[in-house]
Amino acid sequence: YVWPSPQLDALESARFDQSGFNANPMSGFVQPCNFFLFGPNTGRSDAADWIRTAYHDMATYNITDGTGGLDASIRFAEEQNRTENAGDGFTNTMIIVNILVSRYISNADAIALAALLAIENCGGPEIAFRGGRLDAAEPNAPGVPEPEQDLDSHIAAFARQGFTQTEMIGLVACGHTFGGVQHDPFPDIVNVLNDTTDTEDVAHFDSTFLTFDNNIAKEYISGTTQNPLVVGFNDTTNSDKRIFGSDGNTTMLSFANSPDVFASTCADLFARMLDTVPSGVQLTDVISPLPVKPSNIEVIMDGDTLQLWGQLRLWNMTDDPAHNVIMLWQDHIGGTGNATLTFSSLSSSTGGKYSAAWYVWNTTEFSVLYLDAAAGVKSLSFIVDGELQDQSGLGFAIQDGFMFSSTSCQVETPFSGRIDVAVRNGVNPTRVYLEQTTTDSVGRIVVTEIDISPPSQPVILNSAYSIWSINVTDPTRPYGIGAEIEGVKYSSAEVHSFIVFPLCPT
Ligand code: HEM
Repeated sequence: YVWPSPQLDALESARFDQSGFNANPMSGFVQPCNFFLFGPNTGRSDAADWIRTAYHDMATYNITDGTGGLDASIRFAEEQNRTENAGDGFTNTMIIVNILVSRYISNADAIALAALLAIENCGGPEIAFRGGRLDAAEPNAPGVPEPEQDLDSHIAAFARQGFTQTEMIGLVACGHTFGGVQHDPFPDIVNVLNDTTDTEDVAHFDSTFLTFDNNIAKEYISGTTQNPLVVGFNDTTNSDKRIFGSDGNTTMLSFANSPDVFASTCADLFARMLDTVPSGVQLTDVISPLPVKPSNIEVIMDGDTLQLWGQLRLWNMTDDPAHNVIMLWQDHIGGTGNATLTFSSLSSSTGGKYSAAWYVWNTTEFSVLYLDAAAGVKSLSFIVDGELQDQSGLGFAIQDGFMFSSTSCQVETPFSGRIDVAVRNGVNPTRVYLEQTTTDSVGRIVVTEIDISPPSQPVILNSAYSIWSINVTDPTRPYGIGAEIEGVKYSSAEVHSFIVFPLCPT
């Protein structure tokens, strides 16, 4: 895709900046893979919770009428209270995935990303990721398989979800390479274990329950498995035994014989599981990492100076001091400028399979470039080790038609603030507004627009910009800025609450 695209930029970062500089904050909850936010030595892991949550959210899908699927309906108490969703893994997961939810990343995308991060960071294969899932407004019809059901109902349930019998065997084995069954929600399957390293009495599905590998199949085939759904004391709930054996062990044998076959089968099945969404939801293409990506770009007007903040990410590059990275910018009056960028930090992805090098505009801690306000900035391009990177001639467009002005300020009594928006003369927006991101009564993100009236008299800021102002009263609310220019809506990348601004001059 072409940068900038606010939604794809956000999804791409959440999916690929997994560890290190600018990392997705969620990764820290599955690194190391035995991490469990709700206490150590419980036998549990966030990773297992997240993968189970994605499956249970998806498992309501009905391929015939297109209802259900991965739409974050699992966040509703009504779904969590069903016996098919026994256990606290879903509440646990929703508490954490909420960190990722934004106007560009729905709860459902966050659930899918969480499962992907868990799998990729804990030994699993790379998963093709699409974004664009929408959050359900209400619970879906029940439909998650339960261990005491017979094989025919499981085959039927997976068929309803869009998976064949062979794919059912695969998906269950892929999921059950993580975690296990807890005594508390499943006392008829697991007894109290009296193990101080497993205080929630979890009987694990395989000996390497924290990571992805084919031991779930190897131990099953070799007859050494302790899987509580295969060799459990109650044969009625031995659903993995019935499912794994349902094709004469052909599929499980192929998994036991080849870690690669297991990993590639799971990569496909997990991706399909995450992409199972209600009909009408249009997912994006599979998101690939941008080779050269400006990140956290913000423009702020400070008097006569336009501040351009940000960093540059170079994909698949390591910290090699020989790299020569130059940023070029084009202004509105035919001028260009350039700066040599400085290496800052590394990040990595997919369990260390990929790394990225981050560059900053200058050597100071804050990566900011000071530009002439009148000239402004139209677009960026980069020369990396002598090669021009400009998105095939398009450049990396920078929007400097409207932005926060540093004249924005706060008033002590009554506690309130004034947000000043610098609007470039000649841009002539039909509307300029604050954007406020909140949630509706069912937890879906909504963006509210609060129009800023055009000033009755132009308020000159500098030779190229005028100020539009609005008073705001809630200090807890971060606001972004939006503008409609020639029928197209643009949003500022940055959001600010007025408390970051200095006191208004009296
Ligand atoms: C017939 C189908 C399935 C049945 C009957 C089933 C049953 C169960 C049961 C009873 C548990 C224990 C939950 C707990 O104690 O909290 C469990 C855990 C788990 N299941 Fe399944 N499952 C099925 C399919 C799947 C699939 C398709 C996946 C994912 C692809 C999956 C992923 C998981 C994971 C990761 C856990 C571990 C959770 C943890 O340790 O916190 N399951 N499953």
